[in-house]
Amino acid sequence: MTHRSLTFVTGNAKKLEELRAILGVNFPLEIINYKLDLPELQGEVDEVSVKKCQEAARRLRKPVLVEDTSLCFNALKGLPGPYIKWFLEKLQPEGLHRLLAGWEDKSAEAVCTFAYCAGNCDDLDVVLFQGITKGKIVPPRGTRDFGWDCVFQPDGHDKTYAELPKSEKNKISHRYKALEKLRTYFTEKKP
Ligand SMILES: O=c1nc[nH]c2c1ncn2[C@H]1C[C@H](O)[C@@H](COP(=O)(O)OP(=O)(O)OP(=O)(O)O)O1
Ligand SMILES: [Mg+2]
Repeated sequence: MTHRSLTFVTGNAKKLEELRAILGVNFPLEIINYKLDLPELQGEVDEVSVKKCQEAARRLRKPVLVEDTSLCFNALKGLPGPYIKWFLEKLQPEGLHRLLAGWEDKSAEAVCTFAYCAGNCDDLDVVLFQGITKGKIVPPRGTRDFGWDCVFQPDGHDKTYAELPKSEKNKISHRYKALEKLRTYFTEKKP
């Protein structure tokens, strides 16, 4: 039996940790990590993911998986969206909450988009798997070990992602929802 593998290209160790925890041991493909912070072109969420994936496939020339995470503020018509990394770096979590000071609407969507490319020669077709978790932006609470987790409070919970145990976040998160779609695709797909 051949064991197919899939290379997850990301510069973010926390994403890899969650992917491994969520997919668990029963996922049919072996996940290999390739640590690389790929360039990200501007555009809408899907576009950013597709281009990031094609760039990974061009560089590695084998089946690749990438992931792009957006945090979309409804009051700001979806911004910062795919640019959240730069907003977070400059403003810190406190500043993300302060961005919404002028708006009553604090609602937001965490969007995770996995992009897969089989990486065969010139065929750079990309398949997307997206998961969305709705919530609101609150003043920071909880651990600071992963991005904007401390300012995102998912709907139906009184804790931020950062206050929830990892195992709880991984049952409701944007990343979990996207990975369930990915799991279905690779589990049902014919060899
Ligand atoms: O579940 C999450 N909870 C909190 N923060 C998160 C989460 N997932 C991504 N993040 C942060 C990382 C980065 O500041 C931005 C997304 O940017 P994004 O380009 O997708 O991530 P990245 O550059 O760190 O890794 P990669 O090499 O896969 O592009 O949001
Ligand atoms: Mg990135």
